[in-house]
Amino acid sequence: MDDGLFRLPPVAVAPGAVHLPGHLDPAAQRELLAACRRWARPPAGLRTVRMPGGGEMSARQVGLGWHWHPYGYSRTAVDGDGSPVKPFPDWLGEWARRVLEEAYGRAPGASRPGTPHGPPYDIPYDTPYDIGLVNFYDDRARMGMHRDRDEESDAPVVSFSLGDTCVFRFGHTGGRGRPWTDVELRSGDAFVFGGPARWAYHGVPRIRPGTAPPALGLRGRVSVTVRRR
Ligand SMILES: O=C(O)CCC(=O)C(=O)O
Ligand SMILES: [Fe+2]
Repeated sequence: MDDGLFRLPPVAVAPGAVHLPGHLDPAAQRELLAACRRWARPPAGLRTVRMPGGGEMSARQVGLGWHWHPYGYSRTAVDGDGSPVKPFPDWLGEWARRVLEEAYGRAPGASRPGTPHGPPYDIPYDTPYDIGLVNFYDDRARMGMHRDRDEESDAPVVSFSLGDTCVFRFGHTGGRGRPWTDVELRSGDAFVFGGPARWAYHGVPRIRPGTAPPALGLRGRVSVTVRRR
Protein backbone atom coordinates (compact mmCIF):
# COMPACT_ATOMS: atom_id res chain seq x y z
CA MET A 1 0.00 0.00 0.00
CA ASP A 2 2.90 2.34 0.18
CA ASP A 3 3.67 2.30 -3.51
CA GLY A 4 1.40 5.29 -3.97
CA LEU A 5 -1.08 3.29 -6.05
CA PHE A 6 -4.06 4.24 -3.92
CA ARG A 7 -2.95 7.73 -3.01
CA LEU A 8 -4.82 10.77 -4.16
CA PRO A 9 -2.76 13.05 -6.41
CA PRO A 10 -1.14 16.24 -5.04
CA VAL A 11 -3.39 19.29 -5.10
CA ALA A 12 -2.00 22.79 -5.72
CA VAL A 13 -3.94 25.09 -3.38
CA ALA A 14 -2.12 28.25 -4.53
CA PRO A 15 1.03 28.74 -6.60
CA GLY A 16 3.76 27.14 -4.47
CA ALA A 17 1.35 25.60 -1.93
CA VAL A 18 0.68 21.89 -2.37
CA HIS A 19 -1.46 19.44 -0.37
CA LEU A 20 -0.32 15.80 -0.46
CA PRO A 21 -3.23 13.68 0.83
CA GLY A 22 -2.26 10.36 2.44
CA HIS A 23 1.46 11.03 2.07
CA LEU A 24 2.43 9.02 5.19
CA ASP A 25 1.22 5.43 5.37
CA PRO A 26 -0.09 4.13 8.73
CA ALA A 27 3.31 2.73 9.75
CA ALA A 28 5.03 6.05 9.09
CA GLN A 29 2.29 7.88 11.04
CA ARG A 30 2.85 5.57 14.01
CA GLU A 31 6.60 6.12 13.80
CA LEU A 32 6.26 9.91 13.68
CA LEU A 33 3.75 9.95 16.54
CA ALA A 34 6.04 7.80 18.72
CA ALA A 35 8.84 10.29 18.04
CA CYS A 36 6.54 13.23 18.91
CA ARG A 37 5.74 11.60 22.24
CA ARG A 38 9.47 11.28 23.00
CA TRP A 39 10.09 14.90 21.96
CA ALA A 40 7.23 16.10 24.17
CA ARG A 41 8.99 14.89 27.33
CA PRO A 42 11.17 17.19 29.41
CA PRO A 43 13.77 18.61 29.35
CA ALA A 44 12.84 21.26 26.76
CA GLY A 45 9.56 19.38 26.27
CA LEU A 46 6.03 20.39 25.40
CA ARG A 47 5.04 23.81 26.66
CA THR A 48 2.28 26.41 26.51
CA VAL A 49 3.43 29.43 24.53
CA ARG A 50 2.72 32.81 26.12
CA MET A 51 2.25 35.70 23.73
CA PRO A 52 3.62 39.18 24.44
CA GLY A 53 0.06 40.52 24.76
CA GLY A 54 -0.58 38.19 27.71
CA GLY A 55 -2.58 35.52 25.88
CA GLU A 56 -1.62 31.89 25.48
CA MET A 57 -1.53 29.81 22.33
CA SER A 58 -4.06 27.00 22.57
CA ALA A 59 -1.84 24.57 20.65
CA ARG A 60 1.06 23.44 22.83
CA GLN A 61 4.47 23.22 21.21
CA VAL A 62 7.92 21.67 21.29
CA GLY A 63 10.87 22.54 19.04
CA LEU A 64 13.65 20.41 17.57
CA GLY A 65 16.95 21.92 16.48
CA TRP A 66 15.75 25.38 17.39
CA HIS A 67 13.22 26.61 19.95
CA TRP A 68 10.65 29.06 18.64
CA HIS A 69 9.30 31.74 20.96
CA PRO A 70 7.42 34.92 20.11
CA TYR A 71 9.16 36.09 17.99
CA GLY A 72 12.44 34.38 17.26
CA TYR A 73 14.53 31.22 17.60
CA SER A 74 16.96 30.14 20.29
CA ARG A 75 19.02 27.05 21.13
CA THR A 76 17.52 26.71 24.59
CA ALA A 77 13.92 26.76 25.79
CA VAL A 78 14.23 30.40 26.86
CA ASP A 79 10.54 30.71 27.70
CA GLY A 80 10.29 27.15 29.02
CA ASP A 81 12.61 25.28 31.38
CA GLY A 82 15.75 26.85 29.88
CA SER A 83 17.19 23.50 28.74
CA PRO A 84 18.99 22.95 25.43
CA VAL A 85 16.57 22.11 22.64
CA LYS A 86 16.51 18.51 21.38
CA PRO A 87 18.40 17.86 18.14
CA PHE A 88 16.70 18.04 14.77
CA PRO A 89 16.81 14.49 13.39
CA ASP A 90 18.31 13.97 9.92
CA TRP A 91 15.53 11.56 8.98
CA LEU A 92 12.91 14.26 9.46
CA GLY A 93 14.81 16.45 7.01
CA GLU A 94 14.80 13.53 4.56
CA TRP A 95 11.05 13.15 4.97
CA ALA A 96 10.61 16.85 4.19
CA ARG A 97 12.86 16.60 1.16
CA ARG A 98 10.71 13.76 -0.15
CA VAL A 99 7.68 16.02 0.14
CA LEU A 100 9.47 18.65 -1.97
CA GLU A 101 10.19 16.05 -4.63
CA GLU A 102 6.58 14.91 -4.74
CA ALA A 103 5.08 18.37 -4.60
CA TYR A 104 7.33 20.22 -7.01
CA GLY A 105 9.50 17.58 -8.63
CA ARG A 106 7.69 14.47 -9.63
CA ALA A 107 4.03 15.45 -9.42
CA PRO A 108 2.27 15.35 -12.78
CA GLY A 109 2.76 18.69 -14.50
CA ALA A 110 4.98 19.97 -11.72
CA SER A 111 8.57 19.02 -12.45
CA ARG A 112 11.63 21.01 -11.44
CA PRO A 113 12.15 24.60 -12.51
CA GLY A 114 13.93 24.73 -15.81
CA THR A 115 12.25 21.56 -17.10
CA PRO A 116 9.42 21.84 -19.62
CA HIS A 117 6.64 21.44 -17.03
CA GLY A 118 8.43 22.91 -14.02
CA PRO A 119 6.81 25.60 -11.86
CA PRO A 120 7.67 29.15 -12.90
CA TYR A 121 9.45 29.83 -9.61
CA ASP A 122 12.56 28.57 -7.89
CA ILE A 123 12.42 26.10 -5.04
CA PRO A 124 15.61 25.81 -2.96
CA TYR A 125 15.63 21.99 -2.97
CA ASP A 126 19.05 21.55 -1.44
CA THR A 127 18.84 23.73 1.66
CA PRO A 128 19.20 21.34 4.62
CA TYR A 129 16.33 21.54 7.08
CA ASP A 130 17.21 22.28 10.69
CA ILE A 131 13.98 23.10 12.57
CA GLY A 132 11.05 20.93 13.60
CA LEU A 133 8.09 22.52 15.39
CA VAL A 134 5.60 20.06 16.83
CA ASN A 135 2.12 21.36 17.73
CA PHE A 136 -0.34 19.43 19.92
CA TYR A 137 -4.00 20.42 19.46
CA ASP A 138 -6.81 19.30 21.72
CA ASP A 139 -10.47 19.45 20.62
CA ARG A 140 -10.74 23.19 21.06
CA ALA A 141 -7.26 24.32 20.10
CA ARG A 142 -6.82 26.59 17.10
CA MET A 143 -4.12 28.65 15.48
CA GLY A 144 -4.90 32.14 14.24
CA MET A 145 -3.86 33.44 10.85
CA HIS A 146 -0.13 34.12 10.88
CA ARG A 147 2.96 33.96 8.72
CA ASP A 148 6.00 31.76 9.46
CA ARG A 149 8.33 34.73 9.28
CA ASP A 150 10.99 34.18 11.92
CA GLU A 151 13.16 32.11 9.56
CA GLU A 152 15.86 33.71 7.44
CA SER A 153 15.61 31.02 4.75
CA ASP A 154 13.03 30.89 2.00
CA ALA A 155 13.15 27.07 1.99
CA PRO A 156 9.57 25.74 1.79
CA VAL A 157 7.80 24.92 5.06
CA VAL A 158 6.65 21.30 5.14
CA SER A 159 3.98 20.01 7.53
CA PHE A 160 2.85 16.53 8.48
CA SER A 161 -0.53 15.92 10.13
CA LEU A 162 -1.39 13.17 12.62
CA GLY A 163 -4.63 12.27 14.40
CA ASP A 164 -7.79 14.33 14.11
CA THR A 165 -8.61 16.08 10.86
CA CYS A 166 -8.29 19.86 10.94
CA VAL A 167 -9.38 22.72 8.77
CA PHE A 168 -6.20 24.36 7.49
CA ARG A 169 -6.79 27.84 6.10
CA PHE A 170 -4.35 28.98 3.46
CA GLY A 171 -4.41 32.65 2.49
CA HIS A 172 -1.98 34.96 0.74
CA THR A 173 1.02 37.15 1.47
CA GLY A 174 -0.87 40.45 1.50
CA GLY A 175 -2.64 40.18 4.87
CA ARG A 176 -4.75 38.01 7.17
CA GLY A 177 -8.00 38.42 5.28
CA ARG A 178 -9.69 36.75 2.34
CA PRO A 179 -9.29 35.26 -0.13
CA TRP A 180 -8.26 31.98 1.41
CA THR A 181 -8.76 28.29 0.74
CA ASP A 182 -9.88 25.89 3.49
CA VAL A 183 -8.29 22.45 3.19
CA GLU A 184 -9.10 19.42 5.34
CA LEU A 185 -5.82 17.99 6.57
CA ARG A 186 -6.20 14.35 7.62
CA SER A 187 -3.85 12.04 9.47
CA GLY A 188 -0.94 11.24 7.17
CA ASP A 189 -1.35 14.27 4.93
CA ALA A 190 1.57 16.52 4.09
CA PHE A 191 1.35 20.16 3.07
CA VAL A 192 4.12 22.35 1.70
CA PHE A 193 4.32 26.05 1.00
CA GLY A 194 7.29 27.48 -0.83
CA GLY A 195 8.14 29.78 -3.71
CA PRO A 196 5.50 32.52 -4.02
CA ALA A 197 3.51 30.95 -1.12
CA ARG A 198 6.38 30.82 1.39
CA TRP A 199 5.38 33.95 3.31
CA ALA A 200 1.60 33.52 3.01
CA TYR A 201 -0.78 33.79 5.97
CA HIS A 202 -2.27 30.52 7.20
CA GLY A 203 -3.98 29.11 10.27
CA VAL A 204 -5.98 26.28 11.81
CA PRO A 205 -9.51 27.53 12.58
CA ARG A 206 -10.78 24.17 13.81
CA ILE A 207 -10.13 20.58 14.74
CA ARG A 208 -12.70 17.89 13.98
CA PRO A 209 -12.76 15.87 17.22
CA GLY A 210 -12.92 12.11 16.99
CA THR A 211 -11.82 11.87 13.35
CA ALA A 212 -8.38 10.33 13.98
CA PRO A 213 -7.79 6.83 12.60
CA PRO A 214 -8.62 4.59 15.60
CA ALA A 215 -5.54 2.41 15.11
CA LEU A 216 -3.20 5.39 15.61
CA GLY A 217 -4.21 5.74 19.26
CA LEU A 218 -4.19 9.54 19.39
CA ARG A 219 -6.79 11.89 20.83
CA GLY A 220 -6.51 15.28 19.18
CA ARG A 221 -4.15 16.39 16.46
CA VAL A 222 -0.41 16.68 16.15
CA SER A 223 1.35 18.60 13.40
CA VAL A 224 5.05 18.60 12.68
CA THR A 225 6.33 21.53 10.64
CA VAL A 226 9.81 21.35 9.17
CA ARG A 227 11.70 24.51 8.31
CA ARG A 228 15.08 26.02 7.65
CA ARG A 229 16.44 28.64 10.02
O1 LIG B 1 -0.74 22.74 12.58
C1 LIG B 1 -0.56 23.07 11.41
O2 LIG B 1 -0.84 22.36 10.46
C2 LIG B 1 0.02 24.44 11.12
C3 LIG B 1 0.98 24.89 12.16
C4 LIG B 1 1.58 26.21 11.85
O3 LIG B 1 1.11 26.96 11.04
C5 LIG B 1 2.79 26.61 12.56
O4 LIG B 1 3.31 25.86 13.41
O5 LIG B 1 3.30 27.71 12.27
FE1 LIG C 1 2.55 28.48 10.55
